[in-house]
Amino acid sequence: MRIRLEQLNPTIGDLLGNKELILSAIEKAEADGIELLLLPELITSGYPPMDLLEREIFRELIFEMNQEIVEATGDTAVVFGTITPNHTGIGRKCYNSAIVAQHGEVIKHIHKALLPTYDVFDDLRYFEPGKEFDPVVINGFPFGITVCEDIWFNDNDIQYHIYDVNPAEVLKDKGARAIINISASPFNKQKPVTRKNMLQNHADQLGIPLFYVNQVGAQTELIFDGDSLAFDGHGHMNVRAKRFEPDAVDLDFIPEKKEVNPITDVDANLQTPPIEQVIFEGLVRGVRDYLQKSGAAEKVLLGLSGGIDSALTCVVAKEALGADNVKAVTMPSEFSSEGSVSDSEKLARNLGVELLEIPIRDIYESFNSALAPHFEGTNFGVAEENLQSRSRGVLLMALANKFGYMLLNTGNKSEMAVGYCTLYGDMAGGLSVISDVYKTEVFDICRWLNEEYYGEEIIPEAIITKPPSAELRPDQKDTDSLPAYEILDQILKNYIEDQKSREEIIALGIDEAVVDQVLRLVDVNEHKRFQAPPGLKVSAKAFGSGRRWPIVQQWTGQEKKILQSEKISKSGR
Ligand SMILES: Nc1ncnc2c1ncn2[C@@H]1O[C@H](COP(=O)(O)OP(=O)(O)OC[C@H]2O[C@@H]([n+]3cccc(C(=O)O)c3)[C@H](O)[C@@H]2O)[C@@H](O)[C@H]1O
Ligand SMILES: Nc1ncnc2c1ncn2[C@@H]1O[C@H](COP(=O)(O)OP(=O)(O)OP(=O)(O)O)[C@@H](O)[C@H]1O
Ligand SMILES: NC(=O)CC[C@H](N)C(=O)O
Repeated sequence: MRIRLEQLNPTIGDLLGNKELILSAIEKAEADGIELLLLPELITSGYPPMDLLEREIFRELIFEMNQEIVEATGDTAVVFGTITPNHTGIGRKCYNSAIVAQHGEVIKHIHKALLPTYDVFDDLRYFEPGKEFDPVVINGFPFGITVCEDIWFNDNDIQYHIYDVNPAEVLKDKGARAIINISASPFNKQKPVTRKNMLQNHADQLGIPLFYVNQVGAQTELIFDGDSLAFDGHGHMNVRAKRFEPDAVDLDFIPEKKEVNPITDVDANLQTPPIEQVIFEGLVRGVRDYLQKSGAAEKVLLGLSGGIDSALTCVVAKEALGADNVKAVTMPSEFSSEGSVSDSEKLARNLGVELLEIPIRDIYESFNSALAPHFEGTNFGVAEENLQSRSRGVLLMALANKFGYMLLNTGNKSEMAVGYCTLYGDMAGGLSVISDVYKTEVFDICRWLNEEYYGEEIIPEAIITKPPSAELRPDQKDTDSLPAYEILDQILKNYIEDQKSREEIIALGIDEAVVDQVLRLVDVNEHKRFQAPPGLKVSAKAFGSGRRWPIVQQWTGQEKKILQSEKISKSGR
């Protein structure tokens, strides 16, 4: 049986555009003699449609679209993800379904049973869970069809084992001889490996082939990597689509032998590339799709400081949108190093990006003199530091308004975590490009870009080797206020992504006072992140919709220590 896995890049809410994508995929599959075409989860609406699903008209138009898609099918059987109505009158208004159609008729509706509600997912808010697991006969062969989370069952990395049924296993027990999974599974830097391993385990343990198709493209903070896969009945991965690009891969499925043989040349995609590459490619897709799909602007603007964060952001923007669509601005102050301007000039020249120079010395002085009578008798401090950052923010937003650019925010995850950034200053912007990338990863990616991606020094070496500095007061270094980034990032990863307690982090051999300082900074700076632009998610736990932390709260994380010392002092009395 000739099967095509087609990873499409839908836009949430663009029902006409998505329908066009689906209908042309069906037409092409027919023309190419494909017998079974697999399309991703919720491809009609784009995933995740969120509260659009609460609009009756939105649901109704998709139900109509389902009918048009079904009617467009011919000899090629098609499995596509969409919403279908819940007619029972009890529960939520719709299901998250796979429709199987051929010859203009529906063969079956399959409803997603396991509805994730952790991290960024909120399926149970909108969808009624499916409860039936029955194989579907397509072209004479019994397939078990599952929708995304339905298959996320045997993965050791899953934090929440909340389900009591393994749909793929039930389907096999009921006679399915291959499993299909249609997905909208967002990228994180571990996913190309964890997802592949998880699917491989299924194919291996069940002893039947598995076909997996995933959405591609970015939707606000989520980036979908595609990376559609197929495994034979022994768990060997034989087919792998491109990452971060729409792609269609064809395979020959020989049911008697449980064989899955690629027809499309997929060799180049089989290996998982280095983590720096997948993060970089994900960010490029994230920026490109944010601009194209939101219609916010065609061009972007950013402040180039001669530091590494704005350098990486500028490279991502250039690769996403082309040099002509990126404008950089250097805005030296009296505390800026010489390299701040000259390194920015070198980088902009290497990338072919236009660089404007707008010094902020006079603006800063003007603020200072206006405030002087009120600040009299006080020392230079954070207020004066932040004035520089805010002056830059005002200038950047003025340029954005005047010329229709969208400002890119350049803050990294380490700084966002501890609040080392200025409200209404360098926190300005429409999209945070690297807010889920730790500072140590920013360095790794920049080195990888020069060594592997470009094969030459596009990012000036000085930008990579200079000690990080906000340059807001004389001789300032980030390490004056923060631990070294290697230590900081280790603490942050353990705390944020691995959900470790203060005691567990201290047990790793990190100084207790440093751990307490960092955890405290993370917690008290939630108010800043709440006001930050949306950021592209590349880790298993990003700030944003997948991490909900109370802003007004009194938990310090030191309660265990405090309670213990109270117990000791009471027992001593
Ligand atoms: N819970 C809460 N809810 C709402 N607002 C809250 C709040 N807690 C404090 N605030 C407000 O937040 C204000 C403090 O925030 P903010 O004005 O941003 O200033 P702040 O966080 O005090 O200072 C910014 C720090 O970031 C450093 N920085 C700035 C710029 C760039 C970089 C870099 O390297 O990239 C580093 C800078 O050197 C300084 O140490 C307070 O004045 C207070 O009004
Ligand atoms: N002299 C400057 N000219 C232009 N933009 C600046 C300048 N200084 C800071 N910025 C902007 O503010 C952001 C925060 O910069 P800052 O130098 O304070 O710290 P950083 O987080 O280490 O960033 P970077 O590594 O880009 O320097 C920069 O990424 C840049 O966009
Ligand atoms: N759409 C979904 O059900 C996605 C959930 C799934 N665990 C994933 O990360 O891919």
